[in-house]
Amino acid sequence: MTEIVAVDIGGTNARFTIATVRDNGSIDLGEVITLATHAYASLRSAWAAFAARIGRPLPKDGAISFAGPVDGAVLKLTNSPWVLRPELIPSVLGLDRYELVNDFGAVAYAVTRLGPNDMRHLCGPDEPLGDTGTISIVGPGTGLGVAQLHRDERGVTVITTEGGHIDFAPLDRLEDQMLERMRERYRRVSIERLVSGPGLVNIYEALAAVEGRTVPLGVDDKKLWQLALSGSDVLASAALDRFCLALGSVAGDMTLAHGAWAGTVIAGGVGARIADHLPISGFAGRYTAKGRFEARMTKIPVKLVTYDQPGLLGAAAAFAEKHLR
Ligand SMILES: Nc1ncnc2c1ncn2[C@@H]1O[C@H](COP(=O)(O)OP(=O)(O)OP(=O)(O)O)[C@@H](O)[C@H]1O
Repeated sequence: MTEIVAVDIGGTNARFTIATVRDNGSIDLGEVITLATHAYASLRSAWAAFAARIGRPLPKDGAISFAGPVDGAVLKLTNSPWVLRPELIPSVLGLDRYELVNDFGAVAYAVTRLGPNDMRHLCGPDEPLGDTGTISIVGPGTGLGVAQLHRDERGVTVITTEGGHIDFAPLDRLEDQMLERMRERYRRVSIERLVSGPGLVNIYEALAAVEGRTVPLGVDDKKLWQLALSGSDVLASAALDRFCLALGSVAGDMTLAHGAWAGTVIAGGVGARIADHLPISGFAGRYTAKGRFEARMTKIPVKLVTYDQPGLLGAAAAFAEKHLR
């Protein structure tokens, strides 16, 4: 049995726990303690605050999920003054071994550990994800995360990508019109301009413009999500329907590009929020509408992550994969 300090560092919160990797390889997470990043000067002081809450010496193994690229000498957290220098992590945090992964990469690692109760079936055959081969993970949150998970006899490989920045491809007349409107604001309209938390606002404003309606510009995205999910505003509901269509299209595109015949997984904070809406939306129709590949697309299981701490579980899974295999 190995204990690991696992932390999931986002722009707003850092979530800490002690993860236990059992001898059979399974991972349990302990109590999750959430600290506001802005309340601490650095990861080191948040780490110390977590240690004080735990009340015993922390394990010497660490798994860190970080909301930003993890391939430089100095890592800067978006929307926070925290800076990480991977070289100094062992001495500063008192660790013998550690693993550092990008936050969406952690979600991909988490997929290797999630059971049927941690995911909801969306479309395709109602069977588990393939345990070998390639899986696409697509997660709308503050942006649009895209990762590729590959498993074979050599183990697990996770490739994080910048798939959220590919071009938005309209598929019907209304999307043509939405693209035209969005192009007035953005030189190039990437798929993340629609399929992300803030993307709902862009869709809403574009639909309003198409209908010739005046809506206040720059409406708060969280409020708009509430309106859309409650169904209390016609245009916000229409924007949510369009969001689900665009998510279906891009999830299918990523699956084709990755050759992800073992499955497609929808994750991200927004994914979880639309868990009840996605199955009754046009998502599945758009996911499979890939011309000559339509029949093949219907054979791929598509799931939605409902597990609440994929970042922590995934960080611990990445550590286990690297150090405990
Ligand atoms: N009630 C809500 N609270 C916060 N965000 C919401 C809410 N409803 C919808 N959203 C949308 O979800 C987006 C945040 O997504 P998510 O929860 O995945 O965050 P994230 O990308 O994981 O970032 P972080 O964990 O660093 O906060 C926001 O940009 C917002 O548009």
